[in-house]
This record gives sequence, structure tokens and C-alpha cells, in this order.
Amino acid sequence: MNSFLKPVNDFISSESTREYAKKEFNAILWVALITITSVLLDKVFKLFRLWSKASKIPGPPCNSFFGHGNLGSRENFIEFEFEKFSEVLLNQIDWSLINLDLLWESHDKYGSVFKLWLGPTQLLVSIKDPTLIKDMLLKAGDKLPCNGKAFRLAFGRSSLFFCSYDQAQKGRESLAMELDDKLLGKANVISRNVVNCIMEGVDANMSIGSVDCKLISQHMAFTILGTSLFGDTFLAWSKATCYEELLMMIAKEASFWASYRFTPFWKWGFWRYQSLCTDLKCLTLDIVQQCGNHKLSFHMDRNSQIGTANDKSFSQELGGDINARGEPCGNIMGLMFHGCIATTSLIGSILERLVADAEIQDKIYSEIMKVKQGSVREDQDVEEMLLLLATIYESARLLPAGPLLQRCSLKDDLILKNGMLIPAGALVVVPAQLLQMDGSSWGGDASKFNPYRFLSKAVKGSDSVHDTSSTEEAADPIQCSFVLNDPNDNAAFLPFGSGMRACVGQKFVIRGVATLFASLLERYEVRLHPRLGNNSKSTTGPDIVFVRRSR
Ligand code: HEM
Repeated sequence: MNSFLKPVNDFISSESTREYAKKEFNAILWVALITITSVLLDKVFKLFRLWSKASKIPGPPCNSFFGHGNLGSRENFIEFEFEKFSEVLLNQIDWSLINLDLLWESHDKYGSVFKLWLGPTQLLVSIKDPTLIKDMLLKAGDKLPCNGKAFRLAFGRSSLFFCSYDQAQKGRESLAMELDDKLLGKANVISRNVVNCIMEGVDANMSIGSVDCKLISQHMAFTILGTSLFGDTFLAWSKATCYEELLMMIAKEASFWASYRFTPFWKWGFWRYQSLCTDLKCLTLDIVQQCGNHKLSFHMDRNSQIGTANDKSFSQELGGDINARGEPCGNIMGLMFHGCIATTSLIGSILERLVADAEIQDKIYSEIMKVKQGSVREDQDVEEMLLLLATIYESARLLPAGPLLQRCSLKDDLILKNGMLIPAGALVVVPAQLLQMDGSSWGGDASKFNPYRFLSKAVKGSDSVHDTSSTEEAADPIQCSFVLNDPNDNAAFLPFGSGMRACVGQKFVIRGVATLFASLLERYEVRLHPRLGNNSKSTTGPDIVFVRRSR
């Protein structure tokens, strides 16, 4: 054995072998050193490029290496959308508006585009000019994934909302196709069954007395969304109430847990929150399976190969194939969350404005009755209810949800219409909420509720159409008929975003909510609870009553 190992030992201990090993080791060290140096140089080069490109954008001078801490932390800015959506339910102190105001004030000082350094490598660019905003939203298709921490913690990875355009494209197209089918297929995007189910809920609530505006809006939104994604199976699903409660509990806590810089694994509360999220996932899988089986039994033969993508239940498709990279059902939970919270907010906003403006409510009722008279169908012909649609647009314009739109171009620099260059990777934000109340885009009554701003008057016997933003002028419906303006014609109308990542649900939600309100107002008058009057200081929105109309 020893005689066999001897030549090997001699070889290892020989001078030339040691020399060779030393050289090899040195070579490896050199390669490592060169690689690290080139990576570092590349980073430094990119940093200088970012600094030099950003230097042409106006903005406050940055004295600190860590950026403009005094104008709000990075988290404050990037969690806006989520924070604000949750706030709508929580009704917390509106601290984010303080930052928004600062942002707005900075625009007054530095012009329609200005920059802020959130850190040495993190650049924020804010745009206020509506034309430049439209242009930017058409060109910048990405969203920074790091901004969706709250979404990710709650629902896992998803290929919608906080990701690059390439990742979101397939999911967006599939969702848009499905919603377009619903829009084209029927006069009403939400079925009679859904409306009846919601009305039964309202009836049941009225037998108790007044209802909380936020709670009733939430339930309406949840039912519309659930039935749109899972079909009418959702109405018979025994766990629907539990699902709604879980979703809202998660909405309340999500931004809190996401606000930790390091995920707080050491906190018991975090694990309790995670178990809520797991329960939500299990319930989502349950309803996806139920609606899948339902669809399969009615529309396709489970054993046949014919039923491919087109025949698949929409929720199965979104939750499964498209989301193969992510968490099962991540997209569906994200959609339920976003859709429910935003739609709750819109419905709540419409209800609050209707109780505050009895005259508009009466006019909408007359309009509904006028349209109904000529129609033998049980469905609501909402396309003809122009004042109702204008009221929805106007409520969306004044909606406090989603005050900040955010975009990014991850690969290429953005060149705006005015020639200004925004470097790739910069977080571009639009203070949409303030823009929607800005007098220069909406006139002197920008902060007031005036649905007529979305209607033009077509004078009988002539082809001319003219603006009716003055309520008094518009109050005479006998002399003229109205034409509904496309709200997106005004570049400052951004409740659903715009451009490459605009809300996929916009048309659907407007038609759905219009159908719901047409049925609701046909049967009920919505009033503020008499005991509370106009001085209601309820923390969850005013208490309202639905008073049945006598026919
Ligand atoms: C009143 C209700 C709603 C409001 C106010 C609203 C608003 C928004 C906003 C502001 C955005 C970001 C747009 C942008 O960055 O340009 C968005 C994105 C989105 N919305 Fe909505 N939304 C509503 C309801 C819905 C509904 C009902 C659905 C679907 C059923 C939906 C699906 C989506 C999707 C999929 C995205 C993200 C698209 C992407 O990541 O590319 N939304 N929504």
C-alpha cells in the first residue's frame, strides 16, 4: 500500500507541483479580483450615468447622501397606493396627504417635472403636467417590484400589479378579454341574480334600521367582484362571508407588516397575520375548484382535449397557467383585493354624494324611469342613463383612493414630449388625486361635485354640442338632450390610471356599478340617517337609510 502511495506523495511534495498550485491559486485570485472590480466599476459607472442624466431634471438640492429624508421616507412614497387603499377602510389619519401636499408645493417651485433623491441610487421624478403625464404613462410600462411588498407578503408573487410590463402583459390580456366578453355579451355586466342578491341584503339591513355606508359598499363591491371572477357559483358559496371578512382583515394589516424594513419573523403577530393569508389562499383554492367544476360540468367534457385555454374557467386560468411563476391564486387574490377595495371606495363615494345632493338623486331617478318606460326588458339599459354615468365618473374623479400613480421604465430611458430625459430605473410618480381637483384642468368648481361637467348639451334640431358644466344651465332637460363626454378626453382624469398599465377593470366596473345603482335607485331613495343629519362624525362613513319608493 505504502509503495503504491509513495509516487503520489512525492508528486504532491515536489517543488514544481507546489509552484503550480500557487500559480493556479493566484490566477483564481486575479480572476476574482478582476470580476469584482469590473462589477464595482460597472456599478459606479451606472451611478455616475444616473447622476449626470438626473442632473438635468430640476429639483431641490440634495445635501444629504441619503436623499430628501425630510420630504417623506421612501416607504412613505412607494406604499402610497396600498396604504391609501387600506386607509379607505381603516379611516386612519391621512398622513400620506402631508407628503402629497409637499410634492404639490415642490411643483409650484420647480415646475411640472421635478426630481427627488430618495437615496444615492434611488431617484423619484414627479410629473404634474397632464399632457406630459399621458405621454409618460403611454411610454413607461413597468412597475418596480420592490414597491409591492405589502401585496407580496399577503398574496405571494403575482404577475399583475407590481412587476414589469413583460410579466404583466399576458395576465392583462387574458383579464381584458374576459371582461370584454362580459361587456359585449350582455346588456348588463352583472346578472339579475347578483342584483337581486344585493337587494335582498339591502332589504335585510333595512329591517334592522340604518346601514353603515362603508360596510354596505364593501358588501356590494365584494359580491360584484366575486361573481365576476367566479361566476354565479359564488352566490351559493357557503364560505363567502368568511372570505369577505378575511380579505378585509388582511387589508387592514397588510401595510403595517410591510412597513418593516426586515420581515419581522420574530413577532408573534406576524405569524398570526401569515396564517390569515394562508386561510385566504385555501378559501381561494376552494372557490376556484368549485367554480371550475361547475363550469366543467356545464361547458366542457372533463376528459376531452377540446376544452383548452378558451374553455377554461377564467379564474382557473389566472390562478394557474399564467401565474405558473408565482404563488397559486396570487393573481386572483390580488384582483379580489384591488377590485374590492377600489370598488368599495367608488360605491361609497357615490352613495355619500347622492345623500348630500337630493336634487341629483331625484334627476337620476327620473332618468331611470324614463329609460325604463320605453324598455320591455327587465335588464337596466344603463348606456342611456347619462346622468347616472356622469355621476359615477364625477364620484370617481373626487375619489380619494389611489392618490399616487407610479411607473418606471426598467430598461430604457424615457424621453418626454418636452424633450426631458428620465433615466431608466427612476420611480416616476403622478399626484393623481391632486391633479383631479386642480382648477387649471377642471375649472373654478374643481373641488365641487358637479356631474354635469361630463355632459354636453345637444340642442334639439341642431348638430351642435356644447359644454354644460354649469348646473343651472343643465337643469332643463326638456330643451335639450345630453351627450356623455368620454372622461378620458381630459388628460387630468386618472382614477383608473392611463396608458400601458391602466386599470383593466375600468369599463367593466363603471357598467357594473351603473347597473347596480339603476336597480337600487329604482327601488329606494338613499338618505342620511335622520338622527345623524349632516353633522355625522362616524369614523366608518355616514349611516344611511334606504327608503323604499312607492310606485
Ligand atoms: C372603482 C374601481 C377601480 C379603480 C378606481 C381602479 C383603479 C386602478 C388604478 C389606479 C390602477 C393603476 C393604473 C395605472 O398605474 O395606470 C389599476 C390597476 C389595475 N386594475 Fe383597477 N381599479 C378598479 C377596479 C378594478 C377591477 C374591478 C378590476 C378587475 C376585475 C381591476 C383590475 C386592475 C388590474 C388588473 C390592474 C393592474 C394592471 C397592471 O398591473 O398592469 N380594477 N386600477
